[in-house]
Amino acid sequence: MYRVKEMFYTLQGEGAQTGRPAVFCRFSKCNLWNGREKDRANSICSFCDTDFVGTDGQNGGEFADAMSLAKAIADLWPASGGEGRTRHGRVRPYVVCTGGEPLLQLDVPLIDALHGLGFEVGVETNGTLPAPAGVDWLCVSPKAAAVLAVTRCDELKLVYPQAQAMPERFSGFDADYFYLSPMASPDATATSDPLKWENTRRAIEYCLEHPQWRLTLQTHKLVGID
Ligand SMILES: C[S@@+](CC[C@H](N)C(=O)[O-])C[C@H]1O[C@@H](n2cnc3c(N)ncnc32)[C@H](O)[C@@H]1O
Ligand SMILES: Nc1nc2[nH]cc(C(=O)O)c2c(=O)[nH]1
Ligand code: SF4
Ligand SMILES: [Mg+2]
Repeated sequence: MYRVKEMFYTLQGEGAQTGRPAVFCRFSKCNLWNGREKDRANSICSFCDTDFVGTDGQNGGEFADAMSLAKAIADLWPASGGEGRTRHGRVRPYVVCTGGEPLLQLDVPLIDALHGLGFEVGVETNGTLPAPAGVDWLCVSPKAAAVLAVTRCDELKLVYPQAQAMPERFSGFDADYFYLSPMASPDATATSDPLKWENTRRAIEYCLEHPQWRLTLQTHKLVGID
């Protein structure tokens, strides 16, 4: 049984895949916060901008097995199927498994079912749980002092600044890309978030001084698409 908060088709807003059309599958539950506001301050992760409690969101629900969830995801990909080509070949449909913490639920049967339907599988994780085999794009976003279980990733996307998780701790990690993502206020969706702009200024400064790191912005919030 898989528990999903919501699913929707949008553009990946963050990181190296920014701008890429994708179905987002937001799994319920997280291991670093229970999702209740009263417990936020005392949780390992205290700045989360996402509601991942329950299954009551758009296209959310309980899915009895891997194939029924994979089919529900495929149903959200545009029917035309006109993905086109690049010099690398046919463009494949893309799903981003997020949450909550997707690695509490994502398993090999679901990845296999998604691959069987032609999907490339991306994951957004806090990195504290091992990743199943077969993930095509792994994004790890470390939180506070939480110890990482994942040992390599495609992109390390660090929310900045975090007193207990500054970039120096991760600069030796086995990743292809290193991003700083300015911390936004948990409840802000608009562009007028003073905390975010102050943190953006600081992130820019850090990247300019440490060119291993690149800036990424939550572009879906900037353009208001989800
Ligand atoms: C809601 S999390 C879900 C996936 C996973 N639990 C994780 O933390 O990576 C999705 C992404 O949003 C980022 N995020 C959460 N709250 C944020 C905030 N207030 N400002 C900027 N990014 C945030 C996370 O770091 C992560 O990269
Ligand atoms: N458009 C869009 N891009 C995203 N990239 C990561 C997100 C997430 O919440 O995991 C996210 C999200 O919630 N929306
Ligand atoms: S940002 Fe990720 S790790 Fe932190 S509470 Fe939200 S879902 Fe959990
Ligand atoms: Mg988000």
